[in-house]
Amino acid sequence: MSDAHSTGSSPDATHAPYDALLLLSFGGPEGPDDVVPFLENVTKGRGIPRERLEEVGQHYFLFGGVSPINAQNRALLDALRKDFAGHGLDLPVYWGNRNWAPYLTDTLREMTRDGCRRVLVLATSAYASYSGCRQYRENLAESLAALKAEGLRPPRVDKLRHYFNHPGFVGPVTDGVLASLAELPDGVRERAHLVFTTHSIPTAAADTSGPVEAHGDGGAYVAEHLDVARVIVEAVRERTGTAYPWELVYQSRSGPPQVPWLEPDICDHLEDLHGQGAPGAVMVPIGFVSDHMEVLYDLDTEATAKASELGLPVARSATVGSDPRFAAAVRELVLERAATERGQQPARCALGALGPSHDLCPVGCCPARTPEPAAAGADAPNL
Ligand SMILES: CC1=C(CCC(=O)O)c2cc3nc(cc4[nH]c(cc5[nH]c(cc1n2)c(C)c5CCC(=O)O)c(CCC(=O)O)c4C)C(CCC(=O)O)=C3C
Ligand SMILES: [Fe+2]
Repeated sequence: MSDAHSTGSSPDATHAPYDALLLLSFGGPEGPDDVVPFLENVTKGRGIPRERLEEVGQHYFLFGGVSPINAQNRALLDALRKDFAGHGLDLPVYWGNRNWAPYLTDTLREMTRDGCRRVLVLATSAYASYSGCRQYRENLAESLAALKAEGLRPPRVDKLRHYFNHPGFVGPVTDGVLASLAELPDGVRERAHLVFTTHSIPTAAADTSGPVEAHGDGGAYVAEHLDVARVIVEAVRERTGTAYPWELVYQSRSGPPQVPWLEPDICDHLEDLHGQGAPGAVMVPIGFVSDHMEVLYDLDTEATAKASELGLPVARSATVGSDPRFAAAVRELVLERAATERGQQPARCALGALGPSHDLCPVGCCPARTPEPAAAGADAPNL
């Protein structure tokens, strides 16, 4: 499948009309002095209680003030460049973040100066939702506006479709689950639960995620996570012969307690599993592309401590990170979108029941509490 697109036309033609790929991520602090300014960037105007910020700051200080997310993105950049070069795809890859250097506006300025006119964006979030999709589109719109105010003519930006159900995302996660099952002791493994986990978001944000008419309660955000969890459970069953019991749970809740967020929380869920007599669990962080603070602290530190207090054996499975299969998936998604923009109808690879997600978020998709301009959607000003 991975070579299906690269035969025929010359590499230059295959990525037209795009002249660059932009890896767009969250960003994270790289030392103790970065932590407070980073958290100020993240929470600007978002109404997160002071105590929650102090608590989250402590998570970073526990790891020397360094989030692993930037190193993970550097490794992903390397993997993408290696994969592109190995397949004759001559497309430069840039990197910019929402909340820390290299900042998105600076990267887009550099891209403008390098002559980029049409850019495809890979966000390090695989699902629909305000936080995982539209907020990145708002960041793009804001940066493009800032560059225009500087008198520059920035490129047009498009965003790759949600890739949670692409085989290049699902494959590495499935292998991670198999490796974690192997780590559990004999006698535990056979009846362990697969606990899929993702970032909790306000239920109001979940319910309005994606095209609203297409999904019920929980919106596209919950539907997409459930769909990919089913695909992974089935792939694990094919490989092990066991249909493991599984659940989708949530982590890393913030915001004021009176606002409802998606539940159950993973720590409460581990307690319930233990109460029901489950012998152990694999925590599968399907909501995250790489190991960052939500994985290192909320799962590997907090939830793992909770499990050991309960005497419940747990293992945490790997995120996709810079797996070469994910890099190959990004190449396929780039070629697919480029072909679509050239008016062709390329194959759109996806597993599960939902099928490939939309290329363009429809008007009103994943609305914000206060509407802001967003690039790269059907309502984008540059279309
Ligand atoms: C859906 C989702 C993803 C997954 C999609 C994606 O990856 O984009 C994600 C990723 C991340 N979230 C991250 C960090 C933080 N998120 C916060 C706050 C929030 N996240 C939210 C949602 C999500 N977040 C929400 C609804 C809030 C409430 C405030 C608001 O509506 O904005 C806060 C403030 C403190 C707190 O409240 O916890 C921090 C510090 C980091 C970096 C980690 C590192 O440094 O290694 C990453 C990758
Ligand atoms: Fe969206």
